[in-house]
Amino acid sequence: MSEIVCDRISKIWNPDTNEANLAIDDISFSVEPGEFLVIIGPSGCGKSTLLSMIAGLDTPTSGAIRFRDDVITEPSPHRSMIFQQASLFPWLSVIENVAFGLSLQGLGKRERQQRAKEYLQQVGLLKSANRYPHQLSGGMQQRACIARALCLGTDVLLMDEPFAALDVQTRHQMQKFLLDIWQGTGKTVIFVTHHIDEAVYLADRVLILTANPGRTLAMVPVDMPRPRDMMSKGFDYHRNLFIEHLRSEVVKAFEEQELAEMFDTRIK
Ligand SMILES: Nc1ncnc2c1ncn2[C@@H]1O[C@H](COP(=O)(O)OP(=O)(O)OP(=O)(O)O)[C@@H](O)[C@H]1O
Repeated sequence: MSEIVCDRISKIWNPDTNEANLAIDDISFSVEPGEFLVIIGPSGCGKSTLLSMIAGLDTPTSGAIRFRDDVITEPSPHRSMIFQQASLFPWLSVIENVAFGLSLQGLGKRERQQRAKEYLQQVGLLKSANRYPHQLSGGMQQRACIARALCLGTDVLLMDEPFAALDVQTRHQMQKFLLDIWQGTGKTVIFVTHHIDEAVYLADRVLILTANPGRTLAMVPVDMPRPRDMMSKGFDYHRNLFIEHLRSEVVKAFEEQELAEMFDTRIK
């Protein structure tokens, strides 16, 4: 059984208004348990919209998204979102942040602390357990968010440009760290990025979306052994393939906008 199935989903923001905006147009794909799917596409093509619908934070206007055969209608600890800016409570320590969701699951304090410590150990933050978020680097904050998601027993990590705000060195460390966590836990990951190299480095498959509205342009398997680096056989091939796809989309979107503006000016 697939972990996630998107079945002919479309999303119109602000329907029935003159602000109506078709963000996602008739997209279908599935993600297998333990798969690492990366989504790329031009700015504004609907990547975050798609991810937030898989999280259950928004609903499609038509079509359905299923998690293990159940239609997604609301958020669930099974699917955790991780954003570009780490979303930790600033007034709670790292361990309290990681353990926070467990109190909602009815676990006692001792068990919460124990569980949180296990996951802090896994992400290399045990020594920082009693620090506050502002005392951590950006990479450490993202690791705390990942620990919090894993601690809740999440099955699907939904990551929306999680490393975009990090410097190049930290970003690379975090990519390696994420692959270790992914390989060690067998979680399913859906990861949005603008960085082509990051997509080639991380993905089992890459879903490429068209410019607004987002449609499936291509679903490309990255059949390269791991661990990968930029010298790996096939790295340049995939990078060039993705760049070519994106370049033609960006040019098309730009030309369409110019045409629309020309048309607008003529009828004014
Ligand atoms: N909450 C919202 N209400 C109304 N429109 C929205 C909302 N969120 C996104 N949109 C619109 O949906 C379209 C897709 O936006 P989205 O943020 O999903 O794209 P994206 O591919 O993630 O962009 P980027 O790569 O720049 O982050 C855009 O036209 C955006 O203005």
